Amino acid sequence: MTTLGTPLSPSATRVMLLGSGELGKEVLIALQRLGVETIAVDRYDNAPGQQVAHHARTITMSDPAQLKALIEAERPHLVVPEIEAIATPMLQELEAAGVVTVIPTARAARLTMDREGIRRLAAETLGLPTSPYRFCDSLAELQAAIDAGIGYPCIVKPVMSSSGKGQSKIDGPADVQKAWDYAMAGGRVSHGRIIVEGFIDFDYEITQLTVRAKGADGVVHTHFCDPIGHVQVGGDYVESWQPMAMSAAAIDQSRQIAKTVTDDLGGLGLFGVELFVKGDQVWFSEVSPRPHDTGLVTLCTQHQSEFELHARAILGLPVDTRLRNPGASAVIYGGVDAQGIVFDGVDEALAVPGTDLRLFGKPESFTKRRMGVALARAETTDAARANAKLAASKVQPRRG
Ligand SMILES: Nc1ncnc2c1ncn2[C@@H]1O[C@H](COP(=O)(O)OP(=O)(O)OP(=O)(O)O)[C@@H](O)[C@H]1O
Ligand SMILES: NCC(=O)N[C@@H]1O[C@H](COP(=O)([O-])[O-])[C@@H](O)[C@H]1O
Ligand SMILES: [Mg+2]
Repeated sequence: MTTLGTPLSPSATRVMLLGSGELGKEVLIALQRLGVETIAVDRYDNAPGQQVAHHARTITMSDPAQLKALIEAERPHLVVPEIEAIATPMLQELEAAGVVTVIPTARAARLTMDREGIRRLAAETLGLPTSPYRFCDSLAELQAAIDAGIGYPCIVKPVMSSSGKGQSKIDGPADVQKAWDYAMAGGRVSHGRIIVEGFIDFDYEITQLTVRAKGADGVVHTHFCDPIGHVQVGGDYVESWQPMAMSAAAIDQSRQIAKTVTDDLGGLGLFGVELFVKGDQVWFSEVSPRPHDTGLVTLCTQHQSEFELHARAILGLPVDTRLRNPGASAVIYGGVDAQGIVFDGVDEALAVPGTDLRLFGKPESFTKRRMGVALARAETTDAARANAKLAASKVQPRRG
């Protein structure tokens, strides 16, 4: 039986989010609705989730000493990683010492913190189909890996990065140096290691949201959401829709891969399993042991969004992953480098039928920083995609 307390009282159920961006903000709202006491942690003040949580803390989450001190001071019941760049070995230590429960597990947070842990687990231990890959620590190693079989075209990514930061495609020998330099500049934590992957010429790519949640029987069951199709530009998602039309064989294969990897990672919560599809063939790309950016679309398509599903699952509550209606999301970038920006055209955006908006409230805008998202529900995903893009285009960020 799950018992929830009263926030800001000795009975409170206390949950700490490590990372409080746009995804964490929605998880925090879902937790608040269940009367959970929330602590939002990020690397800078006034992060989106810090604006809705009971408590806000700003630390360097990749610093083990700072992380340990904060967790020991706050003593949350659950610690919920929301980004990759966290001192996860410290989370493992604290979990092993019985100080906290990490969602889904400290091991899962550590394995998915960098591309090497999760790729080696998926491809080498679990035998899942992936792109060919090599890890390299220098430009010379990168060139050697390409020459020894990865070939052209290929993709280079820092082992520690997300949302496409530091990622680029190499089409021929002339691009190798540029890709190496770009990766060195783009990693989240300074680190000289990269992965080079053979380019998969997929028909489309999906996110298979997968939830590990307790049923009424107290046993953990795996639930699947309808597949989410998406478009990425420069390794960052710009558009997503649900459901993605797929062959029965491709759906089956996707769910088998998702089940295999999430069974191994274990724990409770929602996972975003990223897959490439060509015909009936499916490749595993990576997995987030937490809500996924492309899953923002579920705010307008499912009875319970991916954020509500995560909140429920981690608290040991039952979930319902059913789709309610087709829908789409389209990203709104900052377009300018400035603090305290304003958004024109919100009224025009919301006049597009069936639309909704999330403006994340990030205190500082960068040209390519995701500042908001437009959501649209419609009869078909094609109609929803058109309306989401239209609504997003009406929102015009500018200097305040
Ligand atoms: N081997 C590959 N072949 C073809 N396309 C690829 C390959 N690897 C990555 N991509 C493209 O780049 C996108 C981003 O890659 P990936 O998910 O590894 O980066 P990321 O920085 O972890 O992104 P995020 O944090 O947003 O999930 C993929 O969704 C896909 O569109
Ligand atoms: N693909 C991962 C992803 O979308 N993560 C989301 O972006 C935030 C960081 O945004 P920022 O870089 O603008 O601070 C993270 O906190 C998370 O919500
Ligand atoms: Mg990805």
